Amino acid sequence: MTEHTITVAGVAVDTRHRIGGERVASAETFTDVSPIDGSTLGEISRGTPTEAAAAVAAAKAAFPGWAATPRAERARILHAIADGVEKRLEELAIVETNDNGALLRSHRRGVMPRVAHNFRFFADWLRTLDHEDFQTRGHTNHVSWDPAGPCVLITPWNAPLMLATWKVAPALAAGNTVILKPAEWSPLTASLLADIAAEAGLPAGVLNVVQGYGSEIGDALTSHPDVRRISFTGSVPTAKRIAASAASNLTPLSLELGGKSPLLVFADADLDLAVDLAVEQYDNAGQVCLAGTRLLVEESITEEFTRRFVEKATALKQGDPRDEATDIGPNIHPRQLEKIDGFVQRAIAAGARAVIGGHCKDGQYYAPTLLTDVAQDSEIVQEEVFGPVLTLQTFADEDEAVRLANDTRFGLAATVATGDPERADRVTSQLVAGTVWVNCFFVRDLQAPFGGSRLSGVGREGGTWSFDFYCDVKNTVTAPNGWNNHG
Ligand SMILES: NC(=O)C1=CN([C@@H]2O[C@H](COP(=O)(O)OP(=O)(O)OC[C@H]3O[C@@H](n4cnc5c(N)ncnc54)[C@H](O)[C@@H]3O)[C@@H](O)[C@H]2O)C=CC1
Ligand SMILES: O=C(O)/C=C/C=C(\O)C(=O)O
Repeated sequence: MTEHTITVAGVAVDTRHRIGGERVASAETFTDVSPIDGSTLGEISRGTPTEAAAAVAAAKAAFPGWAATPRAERARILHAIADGVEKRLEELAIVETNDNGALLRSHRRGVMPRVAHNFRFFADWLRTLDHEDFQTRGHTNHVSWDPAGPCVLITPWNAPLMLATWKVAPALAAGNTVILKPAEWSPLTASLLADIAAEAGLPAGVLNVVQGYGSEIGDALTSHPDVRRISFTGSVPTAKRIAASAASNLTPLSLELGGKSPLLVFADADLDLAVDLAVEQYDNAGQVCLAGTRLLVEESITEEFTRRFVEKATALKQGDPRDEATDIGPNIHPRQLEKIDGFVQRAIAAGARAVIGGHCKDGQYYAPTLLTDVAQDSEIVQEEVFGPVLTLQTFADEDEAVRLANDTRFGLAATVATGDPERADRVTSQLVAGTVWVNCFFVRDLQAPFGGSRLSGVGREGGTWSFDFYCDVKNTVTAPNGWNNHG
């Protein structure tokens, strides 16, 4: 324990950056507050461009060694990190819940196991990278996935460790070194991950963690000429700033951004299932990029759908996310809460009706809200709220459903509830979305492409898409008679 260690629910967390294998403190700190009750968790090192440059330098220095490490050894270390995550699963879960307010039961049973899985999956995927060579007029083509170099990974607060590790794991597996910049509202599990990685034998400088405000250290990271890849999950305005900054070196970017996804409920759907799917959109207090926040319901069933939805949604238990019985926890920050309420109050002022919710509860808890009487071109239908706020619109037929579904600037996900497989085919083929679910939601497989169209992002993550992004993919063509082509 040092003066830089805080204790969160009994778990010690180092509040300093991790750069080149060392803990490094900044002169200044920022305060990390728990959304559960507004209590201060600790003072966290507040990075400056100096620490950002040091982290890139450390990643650059460590790159040749890690890139040259045989794949099998890289995979072994990634599995050891997964072992470490599993060993400390309970600690990671409790720290994350205190830091970002998401449900402890979800962290224990779903999220943290997925963190470990992220490392195992990408370690194992390395084995699939070797493709058969192929011939062109007797010449041999050999495709290889060469590591690209230092990667800057900038991550959000809604699923901090989960979203960080599905970038960190493929970047490391591919032989790159990393500078991870966690969100300032939930920085703690990134620090624990740095410890776990070091204990697992990851060499110094391969995974660096720099904390702080994006507005203060972001540019120093994203405009750095030694950075070879930038991967970001977060908001559209920040993505545009990062893209502008990366443009100075044409650094390749992967952007996973917001959404305003539709959930289409046709009259032929299993209504109980459709209602379950709709209520599920309040998960993580609505702070999920994939959430189907626009309920589009066929006119003939709207009344019954709404009745059942209200019955189910009002039975959700909102409260302390550490309580096993809680279904919805707090929103991350007073600023986020203010933003959510601003959207809702402007919608109501413009004529929307709150069927349920429409207000804050105690502290940082926003009541699950359903708004009807909303216009298609209104702010509440077009902009990402990132809180437990759904809108309900009706449609007369399939064409109108598809038109409404596609009529936003986003294209991350869509969910379709229907009992007719042919309708499912027709509708899904017309939807603009990176992921479409039929009669299900949030079924995720790391080998599937994940990302969005339009303003929802650039590129895809997952399986082969992650490796293609984090590697310099190379084709080597060798002449038929090898070295003595002219001989
Ligand atoms: N797609 C998603 O999963 C997420 C979407 N959002 C959306 O963004 C809205 C605002 O949330 P914020 O926390 O402000 O998101 P944000 O996009 O500003 O923050 C995400 C990350 O970007 C970093 N960042 C901020 N400015 C930066 C810069 N100039 N250069 C480099 N990094 C920078 C932050 O420090 C954080 O680590 C939310 O209401 C929601 O609509 C937020 C988080 C996740
Ligand atoms: O858990 C997943 O597979 C995807 C989660 C994505 C988000 O929660 C997000 O980026 O908001």
